[in-house]
Amino acid sequence: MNIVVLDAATLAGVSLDPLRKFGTVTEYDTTSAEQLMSRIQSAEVVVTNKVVLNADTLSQLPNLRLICVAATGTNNIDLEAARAHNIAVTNVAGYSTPSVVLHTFTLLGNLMSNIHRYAQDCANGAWQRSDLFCRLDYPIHDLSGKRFVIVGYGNLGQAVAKVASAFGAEVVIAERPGQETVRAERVEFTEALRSADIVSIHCPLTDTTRDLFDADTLALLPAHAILLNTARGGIVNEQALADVLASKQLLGAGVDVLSVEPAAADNPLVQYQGNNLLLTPHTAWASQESITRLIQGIAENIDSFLQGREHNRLV
Ligand SMILES: NC(=O)C1=CN([C@@H]2O[C@H](COP(=O)(O)OP(=O)(O)OC[C@H]3O[C@@H](n4cnc5c(N)ncnc54)[C@H](O)[C@@H]3O)[C@@H](O)[C@H]2O)C=CC1
Ligand SMILES: O=C(O)C(=O)CO
Repeated sequence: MNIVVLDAATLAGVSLDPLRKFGTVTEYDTTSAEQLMSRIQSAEVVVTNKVVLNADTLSQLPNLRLICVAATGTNNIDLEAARAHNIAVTNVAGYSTPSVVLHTFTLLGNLMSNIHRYAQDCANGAWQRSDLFCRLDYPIHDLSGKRFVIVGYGNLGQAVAKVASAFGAEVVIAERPGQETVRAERVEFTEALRSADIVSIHCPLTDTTRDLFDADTLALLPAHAILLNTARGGIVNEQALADVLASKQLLGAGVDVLSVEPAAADNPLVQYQGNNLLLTPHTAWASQESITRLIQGIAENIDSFLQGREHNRLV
């Protein structure tokens, strides 16, 4: 089989050997929109982490049998177009759970204890000049006893909820927005947000979740709340978030994902200067262990596809 890997550089040098038993593997570190068609014209399997495969592209690939998304989120693939052209699509569910959970609580812990600001003060000499044994310039908060709202209660939402509970937080699972019937053990979306101390987003980016956290939704959050988005850019409106952070209508935000990646220089969250925002460059997933599991997962997906099994199949 002819297997083409479009953005191998995202796999950070971990060997693609597990894929080689299925055929010839052609690796490209990165692939631009202009380079895409010529590279996948004769591919039977395409492996992509974030290169976009849209309806127009998928309509021109008669040889393509399988798209292996080298990620959990699949918003870069037009799944309907893939279905229409009889192209199977797989993702890898759960490969990055330990890494995303650690990243989520690292963002939160920094924001709640102002670690980034205290560390800066050690580096710039403020502690050395201090009269006290410690410095207490910035407030520090406990996670224990806080209301921790999860939006998107799948693999990652459930894993984050477990750790939040272990910290002594009260976990609240938000019902999907706009749902008239609220399922057992869930709280209506706007009610959950109004009483939140922390909101952590773990749903996919879809037409329904795009701009889910716009100015109106963000206005529901109490001013002492912290918002975490390790899911996808586009779920939180970036200008609206920058505005509530600047006006102190929100205590803080931890953001790992933006609507356009790599970040655009004029992105409102890149431009934002306040220290109540922690922005990371889409690294929540990227532990070495996750990447090893990811490549193994892709190999299992190809194997399952060839055996006619539906493992990790979205289409
Ligand atoms: N920043 C990073 O490095 C990473 C980000 N992700 C993102 O995290 C997302 C979630 O991953 P998993 O938990 O593994 O996926 P999952 O499919 O197990 O869980 C997603 C959950 O969101 C729920 N959901 C869907 N639409 C919703 C809506 N409108 N409102 C509320 N909930 C909704 C689903 O019912 C499901 O329970 C992925 O789609 C991906 O975009 C995943 C891995 C790494
Ligand atoms: O797995 C995912 O969905 C990621 O965003 C990492 O590429």
